[in-house]
Amino acid sequence: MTPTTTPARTAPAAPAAARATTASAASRPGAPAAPHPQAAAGTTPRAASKADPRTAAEITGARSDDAAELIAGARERIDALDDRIIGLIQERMAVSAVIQEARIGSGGRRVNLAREMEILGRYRDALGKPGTALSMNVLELCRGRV
Ligand SMILES: O=C(O)C(=O)C[C@]1(C(=O)O)C=C[C@@H](O)C=C1
Repeated sequence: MTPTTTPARTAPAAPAAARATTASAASRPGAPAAPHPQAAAGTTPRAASKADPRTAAEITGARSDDAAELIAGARERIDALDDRIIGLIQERMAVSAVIQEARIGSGGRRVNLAREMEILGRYRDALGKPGTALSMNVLELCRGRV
């Protein structure tokens, strides 16, 4: 770990906003899943839409229309969840930048290892070993590489 006096990072422009295609009712938390329009194409064997010529089976890897429909709906929910996760990480980056700027502005260091150990422990307790790796990536996003 190398202490540095470089300014705290600021959050980049929101990439999640760039793919804000999930404003449908089905993307709201708790809303029923809407099947992907192509994956839910019933018995149509090919070219479910002009935009994407793949069949529902090709899109989802399913071998039945029922499975394709379920997978398509679940994927919509996952996309909505990922959008929220990305948004929360960006929010966290902005809050972290405020902390780091205050500390650096007061003459302190960008990094606070004791606090990082607390955070690693929280993620590890909640998610196990992969949680530790996740927390390290989150921290790198928030304070840069040390
Ligand atoms: O809590 C702090 O003191 C912060 O600076 C925030 C934060 C974080 O993103 O959680 C970032 C850098 C520090 O090394 C520790 C934690």
